[in-house]
Amino acid sequence: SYPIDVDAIREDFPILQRKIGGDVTVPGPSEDDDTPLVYLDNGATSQTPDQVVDAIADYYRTYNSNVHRGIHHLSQEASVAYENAHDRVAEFIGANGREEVVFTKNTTESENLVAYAWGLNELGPEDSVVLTQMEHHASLVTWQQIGKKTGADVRFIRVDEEGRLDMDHARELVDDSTKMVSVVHVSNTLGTVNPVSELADLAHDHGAYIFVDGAQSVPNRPVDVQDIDADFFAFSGHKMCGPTGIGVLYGKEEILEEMEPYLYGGEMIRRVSYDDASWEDLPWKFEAGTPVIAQGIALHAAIDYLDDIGMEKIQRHEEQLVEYAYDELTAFDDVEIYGPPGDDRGGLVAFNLDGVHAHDLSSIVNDYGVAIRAGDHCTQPLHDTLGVAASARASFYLYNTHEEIDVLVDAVDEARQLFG
Ligand SMILES: Cc1ncc(COP(=O)(O)O)c(CN[C@@H](CS)C(=O)O)c1O
Repeated sequence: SYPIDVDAIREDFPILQRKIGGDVTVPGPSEDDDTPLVYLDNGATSQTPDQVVDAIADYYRTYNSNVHRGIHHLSQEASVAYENAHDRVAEFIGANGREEVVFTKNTTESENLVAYAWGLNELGPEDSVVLTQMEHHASLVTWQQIGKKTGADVRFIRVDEEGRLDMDHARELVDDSTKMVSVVHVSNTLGTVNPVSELADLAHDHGAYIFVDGAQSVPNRPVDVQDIDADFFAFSGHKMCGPTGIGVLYGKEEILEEMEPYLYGGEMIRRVSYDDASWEDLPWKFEAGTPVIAQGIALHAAIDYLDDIGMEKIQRHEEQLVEYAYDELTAFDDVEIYGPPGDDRGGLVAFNLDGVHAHDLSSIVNDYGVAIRAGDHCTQPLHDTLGVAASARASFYLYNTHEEIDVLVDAVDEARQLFG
């Protein structure tokens, strides 16, 4: 039995009733779709419940307006809703308030905002930035390129054979030259849940900031940024039942206060002359131009939806599924799963089937209606470290079931027979 009512939840996601297999050049259901969809690619993006779709439609239908500019009625309604969305996000992640919550386009932009608005101004050749070998390109490439521009040394904490961080190596790499530690909370490839509080303490012991990439944690488990003591924390709305086009950068108020803006323009200014300009209060200083209004309102609805079910229960549900998937897939000795054991990881498994390239495997399971990801999952250096060109990945969420994992396992077996 599940800790959540999966059947009732699935009713909120009409897309989960879809059949696939027809003409992909025509979006949406077509009469020659004949295979029930099994959606197991939630690490890439989650599906969107009616409650969130309705919130977007309601906004555009009844109070669409630009924010913080007009004083007319609609603009005030939209502005209040947009500002309340910041308050709701702050409450959800344990931030002090809207001043610590910047809306961006996605996790990637949140990483770039800090790398450019802080990193470019504060880092130099005598400094270091410490990442991990399992970082997503959103942080890895960003800090790598900032290192090239500033001369800062970019270091990578080793991953051990079980896909866990080598904390002895972390303590070796983080030293008094370190100004930033940037670490993924839950790896989108290994499923490893990193000891981010311990890494925050290590960073702070050396006077460094810590940036936690929460793209695969905030959607799937309770997160409290003050418990972690993160200086920066980022995640995306589209992985947590929200729309694409919105990400969140959490930052401690005193740090954001000191930081220069990243993008200039309207909204983010207080006073402009031909010679200079002054900036708006937080978080608006970092939200230049017309912001992600509909997306912010929809993210508010997504958080209400998830909170109503309960993040602890969602985490427990995913833990049940991932342990089952791990056990069922590794029942065969020709399947290798990367990362820690099934009872100690986030809700995803990246794996390979001997003799079958991940792309071929994902294509075959797709014939059975199963949507999984294949490739490097934006962690190419990690795949190089693992010694594999690519992997297949199944990632679970609150609406998935054991029966769907059985369809995946059977489809993998079809591939085994085909290529065996
Ligand atoms: C750990 C981690 N960090 C950052 C990102 C980037 O999120 P964006 O919303 O695309 O900016 C992602 C998104 N990972 C997707 C797309 S590569 C996956 O299939 O795993 C992530 O998993």
